[in-house]
Amino acid sequence: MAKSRKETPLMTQYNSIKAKYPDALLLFRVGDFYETFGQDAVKTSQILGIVLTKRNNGDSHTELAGFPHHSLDSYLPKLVRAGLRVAICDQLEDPKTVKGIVKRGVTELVTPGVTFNDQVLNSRKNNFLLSLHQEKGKYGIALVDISTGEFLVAEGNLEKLLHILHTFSPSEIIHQRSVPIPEQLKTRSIFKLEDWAFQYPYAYEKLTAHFKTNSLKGFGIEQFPLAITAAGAIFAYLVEDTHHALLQHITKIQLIPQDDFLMLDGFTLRNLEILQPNHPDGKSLLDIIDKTSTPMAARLLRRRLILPLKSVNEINRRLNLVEFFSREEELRFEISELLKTISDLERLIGKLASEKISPKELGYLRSSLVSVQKIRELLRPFHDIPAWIEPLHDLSEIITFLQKNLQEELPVNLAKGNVVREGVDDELDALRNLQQNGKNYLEEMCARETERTGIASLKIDFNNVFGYYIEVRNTHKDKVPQDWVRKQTLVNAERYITEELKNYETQILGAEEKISALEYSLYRKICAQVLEFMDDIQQNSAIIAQIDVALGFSLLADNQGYTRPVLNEGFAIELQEARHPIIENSLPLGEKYIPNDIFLDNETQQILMVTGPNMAGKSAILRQTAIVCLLAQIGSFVPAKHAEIGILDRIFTRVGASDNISAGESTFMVEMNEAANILNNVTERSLILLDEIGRGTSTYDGVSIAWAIAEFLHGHATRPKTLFATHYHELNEMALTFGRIKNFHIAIQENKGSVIFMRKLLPGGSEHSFGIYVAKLAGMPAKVVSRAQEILKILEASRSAESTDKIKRVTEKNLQLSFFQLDDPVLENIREELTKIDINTLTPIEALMKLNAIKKMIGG
Ligand SMILES: Nc1ncnc2c1ncn2[C@@H]1O[C@H](COP(=O)(O)OP(=O)(O)OP(=O)(O)O)[C@@H](O)[C@H]1O
Repeated sequence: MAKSRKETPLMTQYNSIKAKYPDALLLFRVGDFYETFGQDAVKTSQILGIVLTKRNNGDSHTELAGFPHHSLDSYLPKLVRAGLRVAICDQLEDPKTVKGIVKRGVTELVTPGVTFNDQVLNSRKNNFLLSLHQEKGKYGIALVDISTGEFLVAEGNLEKLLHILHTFSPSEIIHQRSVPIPEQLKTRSIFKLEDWAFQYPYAYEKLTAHFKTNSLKGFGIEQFPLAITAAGAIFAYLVEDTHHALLQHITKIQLIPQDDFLMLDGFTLRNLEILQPNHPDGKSLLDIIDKTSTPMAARLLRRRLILPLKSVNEINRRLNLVEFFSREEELRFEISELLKTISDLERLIGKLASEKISPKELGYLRSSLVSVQKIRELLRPFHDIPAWIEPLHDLSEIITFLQKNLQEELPVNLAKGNVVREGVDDELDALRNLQQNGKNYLEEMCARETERTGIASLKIDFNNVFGYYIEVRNTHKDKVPQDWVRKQTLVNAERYITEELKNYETQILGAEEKISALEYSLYRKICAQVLEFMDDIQQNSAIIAQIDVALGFSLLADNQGYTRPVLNEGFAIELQEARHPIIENSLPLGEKYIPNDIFLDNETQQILMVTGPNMAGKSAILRQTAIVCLLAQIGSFVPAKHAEIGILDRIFTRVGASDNISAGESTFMVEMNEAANILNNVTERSLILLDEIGRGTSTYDGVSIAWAIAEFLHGHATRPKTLFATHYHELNEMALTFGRIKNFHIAIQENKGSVIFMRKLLPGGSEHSFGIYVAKLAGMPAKVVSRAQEILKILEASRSAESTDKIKRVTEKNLQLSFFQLDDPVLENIREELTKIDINTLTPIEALMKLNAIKKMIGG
């Protein structure tokens, strides 16, 4: 048995609290410091770069690392960003009033997905906590951003779950301890909750109690029990585990609709560089199009970008607003100046509700509301606006209230005081008066007493031992009046106190404490009053975000020459002079992006087989087509001279041999997995980009797979629109046989062994890849380049023209490969039977009987 060890009482208290938070790093308040012990101390010192020391603990030692309590704001984010959950343990009593050990307890658990801390949060990004509940292969999902109050739920299969993961990128996931978590989620920050947190009745009760409703019908989620269960676990986690009980800013729970959005999978998001560039110094699509001023709008834009709409009407409502701002330039200028003065209303309300708002922040809320009010006034004369967005609420009442109650300049720290305005509270005014006028009062008293006693050298002063006193030099001792009480005798002087001075002292010394207690309670009252307007402020914040996004889009359109797209319910994509928004912004000075036209539909031109030399711009064409459609469906103008787009419901992109070594899978395997996923999920409104699919294996395998995929997509009942970039010129043969496959190439000009890239997409296939030329451009040794040219010549000569002919023959055969060409004798009989039938005289009954006879022939 281990020898029992002696601990100090402080460490015993520490250990008992730490035992309740084994997964968290415990910041233990001791006096003016937050201390960490043992393994927590080792981690803390490494992450924060602070000194690791040892502390005596009874008959042993433990590691210790600590920092002053006022450094919490700067150190906490570093710990949380390092992926740690941090429990903040505070002193729950005033040490001065307690004998022995102070009572301590955890007052907040900050985790990657649950925080209000501005240093941990990114203002242009939501910070979601995802709760996952699973039953029989179905998932209930709930997401909360506690900093903004957004609360979303969904229910569905694994694909839906993965889509939500890619879309909302939660910082933390909670799930039921006893249920295994899907493989795809394992790399995330995960916290396991006990089974009781994932019970439907508990969840239902918690949610209805929070929203003060009888049922969840009003939120449209009643029929999603798994989602409700997941949402209930969020409450358990927030309230029980992380001590966030003040959640009144979460005012609704919203269903993420199943079918309202264009689906973009994780690969497509990455490949099109929608949120993140593929190179560290590159730009994402979001970087290019984000011209918003407010953090709420930045977050809304991000959300819209990954959840593009499918409703033509909804998209047009958004486009109308963009067009409106492009038309009304003067108004746009005035509003955009005001938007710059609006703070993060959504997060300020979150802080207000959770009682974490500082006076300075409340001041920001006030000035933001003033700007919102001005925008409201500016928009009022425009009668079209209400058809596109909800009108802004009138908040003049709460603005006036805040102006009347709060000082102009406000401190960060409430304890600094001077938060509440004069005239709000009589007692506060009197106390402040006393504090400020104390000096005058003493001077006045001093003058009065001098006159009364005739002691010219009389002075009034203060020390910490005796408080206020009147000092009289010994020479004037005899003039001291009866009512003065002697306090102290010095060598040359005597010190006295009077009734009046004593009263003054009690008042002035208590005033400071009273002022701060009064200000504290008045501040809480002011906050509570603002909270009464929470719904309207939250709604205004959401409307401002929409205005800001639309206004930003109109600025973008004007700066970059974008035009309003035409959306329709058809199946064609017709783009004139379309451009790639990211590439056109990253070209070297003086180089111009060359626009291109694209036409795709389900009837005549379903698959474009795009060939062209390396570096010609094939990928650019593919991606710009998808990006233009995507921008149109989020309600933005687009980089094209004209765009008509039949609504898309999915964009798939796959790039051959994308490097995925870090995931430990064969690159080719990944490529095939992803291609298989496309083939199994296409719809008639899908747009598919296949960029050199098949190149991850040998040429023959690659050509065969690429050919078979193109053939499959062409033959698929949904006829998904596809852009196929390839170096396999053999694929150009397909257009001869498959009517909706069209060949295009990207033009180049050859001039005495060098190549000029024209960047123009033209009809017809191309002959060469110019890979060797590109290798030469890249600085490959001349010897290697010339040898490669020799080998290419030999290979091209030996590549029998027969091979492509063969594919053609097989294809043609496949196409005609019908019932009647099979050699089976039974089928031969059927053929005979069928040819004997005279359709013109056959009655329906006879037809049925014939069919039955034929069925019998094949044993049916
Ligand atoms: N239309 C265009 N106008 C101007 N520059 C362009 C255009 N298209 C592409 N480029 C430039 O050419 C570069 C190469 O384009 P891209 O990657 O699309 O070529 P690719 O044909 O797919 O090449 P590879 O076959 O080697 O993958 C781009 O990074 C861009 O700088």
